[in-house]
Amino acid sequence: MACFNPRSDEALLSCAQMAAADRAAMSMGHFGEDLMEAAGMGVAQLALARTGIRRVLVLCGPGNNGGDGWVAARYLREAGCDVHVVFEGDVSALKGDAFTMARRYDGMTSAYDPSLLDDVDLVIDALFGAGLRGPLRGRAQQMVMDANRCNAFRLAVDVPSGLSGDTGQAEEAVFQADLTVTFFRKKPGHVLVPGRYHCGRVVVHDIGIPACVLDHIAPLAFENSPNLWRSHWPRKVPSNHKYQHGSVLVLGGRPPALGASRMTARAALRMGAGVVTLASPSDGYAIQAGALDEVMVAPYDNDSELGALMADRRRTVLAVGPGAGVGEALRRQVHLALAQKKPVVLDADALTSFEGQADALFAAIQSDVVMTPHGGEFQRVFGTQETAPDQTDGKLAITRAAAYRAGAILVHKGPDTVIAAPDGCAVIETAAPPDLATAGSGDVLAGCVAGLLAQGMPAMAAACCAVWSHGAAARNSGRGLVAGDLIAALPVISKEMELGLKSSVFR
Ligand SMILES: NC(=O)C1=CN([C@@H]2O[C@H](COP(=O)(O)OP(=O)(O)OC[C@H]3O[C@@H](n4cnc5c(N)ncnc54)[C@H](O)[C@@H]3O)[C@@H](O)[C@H]2O)[C@@H](O)CC1
Ligand SMILES: [K+]
Repeated sequence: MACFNPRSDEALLSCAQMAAADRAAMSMGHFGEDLMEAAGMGVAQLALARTGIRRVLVLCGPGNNGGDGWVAARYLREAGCDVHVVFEGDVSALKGDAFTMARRYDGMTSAYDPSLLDDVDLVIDALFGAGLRGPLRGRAQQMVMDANRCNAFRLAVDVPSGLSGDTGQAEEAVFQADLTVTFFRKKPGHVLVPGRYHCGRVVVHDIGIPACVLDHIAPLAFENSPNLWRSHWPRKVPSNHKYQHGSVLVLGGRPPALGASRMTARAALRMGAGVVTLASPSDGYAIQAGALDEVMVAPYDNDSELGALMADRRRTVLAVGPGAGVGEALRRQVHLALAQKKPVVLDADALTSFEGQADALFAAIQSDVVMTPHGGEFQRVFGTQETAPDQTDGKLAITRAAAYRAGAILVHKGPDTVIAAPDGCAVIETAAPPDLATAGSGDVLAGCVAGLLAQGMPAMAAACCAVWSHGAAARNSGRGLVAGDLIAALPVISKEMELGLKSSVFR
């Protein structure tokens, strides 16, 4: 599947891509000065949308981020605010549009003094944005740390100073924004952790760059939303029989984790698969069969019998890992599953079992495979090799590198789940609540992916849809949520999404 629509609102642009969008807009006749004017005006408008903003301190840096700050300062002053700009250095040394904008501002300006923060209602951070390299030092660091301690509302222009727009990684001192106003499209740093926690609310302000510039930039990162994969949502044809709605085989777990595979199986059914079978070792059959109604349970005694269950042509998707027990036996069973050349979901123990021997796993992949590791499992599979991705590149880059290396879709779970395909296409989930960090939650997610694959959804779309549905199911509940609640909520989420698709709620 090609990556998602480059023009979509959900596209995330790296700092370099944003600069390319800027250049492309200028080559189409837009003036850089106009873009900066629109950016600074947007910042001022969003600041003025708050009540009680009278005294404003604008911290301006040496580049174009500072340029936006000078524009915002001018508009806020014109709107009647008491504005003071802090600028370290000589204004005449500024370059290009930032110089022009600084000249157009004729209010109070001075170097930094901590007393300037006394009694201000709003602090605007226009120190550094997309052009930041490395940590804040000296005065900039002091300003940010002092601003973080004051009681004023904190607004960051484009990216909070101290934060990488590309990776979401924070330096020691980072402006702690209540509101971040960015332009045209968000950046990965706004949605990845910890960046997201420093941005407060993020508003994307339109500064007049036409969306068509994205056709050439071809963004490969997106914020998860039904808008991305709605066209792949499986429709149920009234005349279909249950096998045409997809059939999943889940490898049954072993004591003491029998329940994990049951949850995977039930989630696959609740996500819409027509038939789900749990392949259970014979010694656990009675327990599994007694605990499941709609899921069929098929016993097996050895790999050959399990292989026959997996090979059954009616079963189109295999899910392996939850509660399955780390070790050589599971490694064999994973190879058995991959040899079927059917779509396979690998989770939990199926991944951990390949710690230190991941290349053997990757070499066996011949079909669509979706791996769903949490951070620890990811580290075990991808972090112990010489080719381990560099953690300082951030979660987006390391997950992409892992997907490329594995030749599989990677669902790297966490508060900022990153879903990446081998071709570099990546999606970041931003709306999953912390209540999802509960026992069995991952088993449910694996089942959701399998259920959607079984209904014919392309693997990347299925992974994104599963992650979104899983998060939406959790948002229906709250503290005390247990994994079974997620399973129960899935049909309602699907219904709401179908209604949303019809009424274009998600457009
Ligand atoms: N489409 C665009 O690209 C637009 C960009 N705009 C603004 O332009 C910004 C990007 O401007 P720039 O590329 O000039 O970058 P910045 O203004 O973010 O920073 C660049 C300046 O900071 C210095 N610097 C970088 N890291 C430093 C550090 N750790 N310590 C001290 N100094 C450091 C650099 O030497 C350079 O002088 C965006 O964040 C946005 O606010 C807007 O004007 C609207 C349009
Ligand atoms: K900033």
